[in-house]
Amino acid sequence: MKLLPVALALFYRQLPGNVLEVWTQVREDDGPYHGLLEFPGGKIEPGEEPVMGAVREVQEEVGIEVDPKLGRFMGIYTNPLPNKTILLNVFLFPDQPSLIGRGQWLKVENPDLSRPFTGQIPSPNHQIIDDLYHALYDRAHE
Ligand SMILES: Nc1nc2c([nH]c(=O)n2[C@@H]2O[C@H](COP(=O)(O)OP(=O)(O)OP(=O)(O)O)[C@@H](O)[C@H]2O)c(=O)[nH]1
Repeated sequence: MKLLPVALALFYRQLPGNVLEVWTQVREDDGPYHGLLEFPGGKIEPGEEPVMGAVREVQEEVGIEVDPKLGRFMGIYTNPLPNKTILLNVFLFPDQPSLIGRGQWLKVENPDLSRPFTGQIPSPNHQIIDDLYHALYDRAHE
């Protein structure tokens, strides 16, 4: 089985009342994920530091520069497909002023978390978003 490492940049911000917002953009290509709201990201190149892959994809897809030092590794999530398994290396980034006017902020609130976005986001992203919400707001993590 083939393992395909991908880097994702998850820009997020916290609003009052235990609200999380995550930044997404519409996928424009004409593959099976066309039209989904996704995090900037793509395949990590051979020899590339994963966080640099996230920063490069942000530059290519969003057109903004971000400092790799701002990226915090959140974890690796898997997306098992019939012919390969995608390893999503997720990096958290703080909201950037240069994102203003671009993409969409998805509002994540208890108790539904990412559920309202079913069908609008890639399925592995539900776990990523919900884990981030819990890490930020569950009392056990404070
Ligand atoms: N960009 C992106 N990819 C995601 C997300 N969630 C998720 O499961 N994926 C999966 O991760 C893989 C990323 O590959 P990609 O096709 O965007 O990578 P790329 O830009 O380097 O590829 P390309 O050169 O073929 O355009 C896809 O299979 C995609 O479905 C997400 O939030 N953002």
